[in-house]
Amino acid sequence: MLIIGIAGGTGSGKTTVVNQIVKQLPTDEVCVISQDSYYKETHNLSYEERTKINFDHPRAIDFELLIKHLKDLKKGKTIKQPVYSFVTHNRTEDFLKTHPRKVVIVEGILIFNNEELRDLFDIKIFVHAETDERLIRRVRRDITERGRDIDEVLNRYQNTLKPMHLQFIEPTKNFADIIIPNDRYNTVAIDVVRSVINERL
Ligand SMILES: Nc1ncnc2c1ncn2[C@@H]1O[C@H](COP(=O)(O)OP(=O)(O)O)[C@@H](O)[C@H]1O
Ligand SMILES: Nc1ccn([C@@H]2O[C@H](COP(=O)(O)O)[C@@H](O)[C@H]2O)c(=O)n1
Repeated sequence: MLIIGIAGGTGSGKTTVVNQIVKQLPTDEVCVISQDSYYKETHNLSYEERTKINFDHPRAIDFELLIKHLKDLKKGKTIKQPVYSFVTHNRTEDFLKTHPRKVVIVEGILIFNNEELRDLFDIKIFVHAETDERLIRRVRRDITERGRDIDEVLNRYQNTLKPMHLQFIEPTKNFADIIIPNDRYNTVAIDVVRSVINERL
């Protein structure tokens, strides 16, 4: 099994890069785990309280469960990946049955921040896009796909996203084996990653 970690700031294009890599592999050879699925369960909080959570701080993530699931996949076990809702800011009751595959891709903003998780990756990729580009993409995406309005996105950006990015995400670029510049669609980088995967398999 080859475990690939794909990190990078919000809006850098991690999901897009993952989809491009997945597209080039047979469906029964790859599975994807998203760090977003592992936001801590907060059923004890009201919706109002949940909107105030700092989702860009490592303590918001249930790394324990994420690491356990990755180790289970390594042992050949199928896992029940939680399904998260960006609308309710909470895990749903649903699960996504995720089977062990030859290639396991884990993507998320903070996945290189946790040492135990980081050590499980065979290949570490960091997707980079300029700050303004990421903010523009985030505004567009959160309004169209995540039920937010412009004030919510910009307030969150100023209050938590930007400082957390500088403190916990950008420094983890140093752990990367490959950095993908993604201000534009970078097909050459995807080809390089595909060759590395084929070589390592
Ligand atoms: N290279 C790119 N050029 C323009 N838009 C992009 C590019 N990569 C991603 N996007 C768009 O930016 C938004 C955020 O991308 P996404 O892959 O969801 O980022 P992340 O998973 O890192 O938050 C999406 O709407 C996506 O279509
Ligand atoms: N309820 C939530 C949970 C997380 N976020 C934001 O999602 C970002 C991480 O996801 P990407 O797909 O963009 O990598 C992170 O920056 C959180 O602020 C949210 O808005 N609401």
